[in-house]
Amino acid sequence: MSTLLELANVTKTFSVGGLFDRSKVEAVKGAGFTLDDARPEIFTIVGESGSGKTTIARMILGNESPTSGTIRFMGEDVAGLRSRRQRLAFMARVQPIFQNPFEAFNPLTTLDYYLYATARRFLQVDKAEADEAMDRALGHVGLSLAEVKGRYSHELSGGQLQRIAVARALIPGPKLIVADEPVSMVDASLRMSIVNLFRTLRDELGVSIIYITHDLATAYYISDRVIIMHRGDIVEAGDAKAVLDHPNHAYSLALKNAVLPPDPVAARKALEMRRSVSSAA
Ligand SMILES: Nc1ncnc2c1ncn2[C@@H]1O[C@H](COP(=O)(O)OP(=O)(O)OP(=O)(O)O)[C@@H](O)[C@H]1O
Repeated sequence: MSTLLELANVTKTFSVGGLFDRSKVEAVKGAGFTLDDARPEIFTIVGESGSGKTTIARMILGNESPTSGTIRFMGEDVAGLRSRRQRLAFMARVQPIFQNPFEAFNPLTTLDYYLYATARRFLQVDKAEADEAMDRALGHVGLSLAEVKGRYSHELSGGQLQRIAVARALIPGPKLIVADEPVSMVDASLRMSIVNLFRTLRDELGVSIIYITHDLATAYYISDRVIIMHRGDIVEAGDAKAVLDHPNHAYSLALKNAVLPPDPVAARKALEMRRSVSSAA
């Protein structure tokens, strides 16, 4: 098996407070998992606020270094990528999608400009080739350059903007997309269409997705594998349906009971039973 991404015993500790009340926050404690290059997948990190999800994402993206342990992308230590050329090559392969598409795009800049800047930065192409790359990337998210050209972020919905953010991420031809809470600012009615896009990217482009969320409903629907984080620890990991259907850890169970919608078949049966009891009374 060739490894796309490997986290080995990764820890991140932050020092917080002032000179006299300094303390340490262990944001991530000994995290480990591997993504296989030959088997693109949607790998989901679930956990409540403060459990360490974003810290893991930032370390995978190379925006934060582990305190200990290593993160390797295609065999290379991410923390060791120093030169501009190495960083650029890595960033082309590992692209982020952020939570808030309204913040990701400056309201005074047209959206196609962002796409163009990304194409120029990573592909070193001329205007015509950049347009082609932009149109192709937009095509993967159900849009076209003609639809997006000259538009500003305030003219579009959160869902449309997040599609454009996905298209922007696709331009350099990534192998991995790290999407940190990508649907939490999107209307509930559009969330599934965004996570469905991830499935298309996995199946049609062979892109792996690290999907970070506290939304168990989309996690259950879309994920191949899942890890559940609690206070910096990975408390559960494995096949998504197996973990989310039959959680072992008390925290995962509490999370599932609190968030997952009830089983509709069981709910209907319970309702019918209640009706038959009250009509018999
Ligand atoms: N730069 C930092 N300095 C100090 N503490 C930090 C820093 N970044 C994160 N933390 C702390 O690390 C812990 C994990 O934070 P993290 O943002 O990774 O959690 P999360 O699961 O992504 O939460 P959320 O869903 O709210 O984004 C929290 O206690 C947080 O306060």
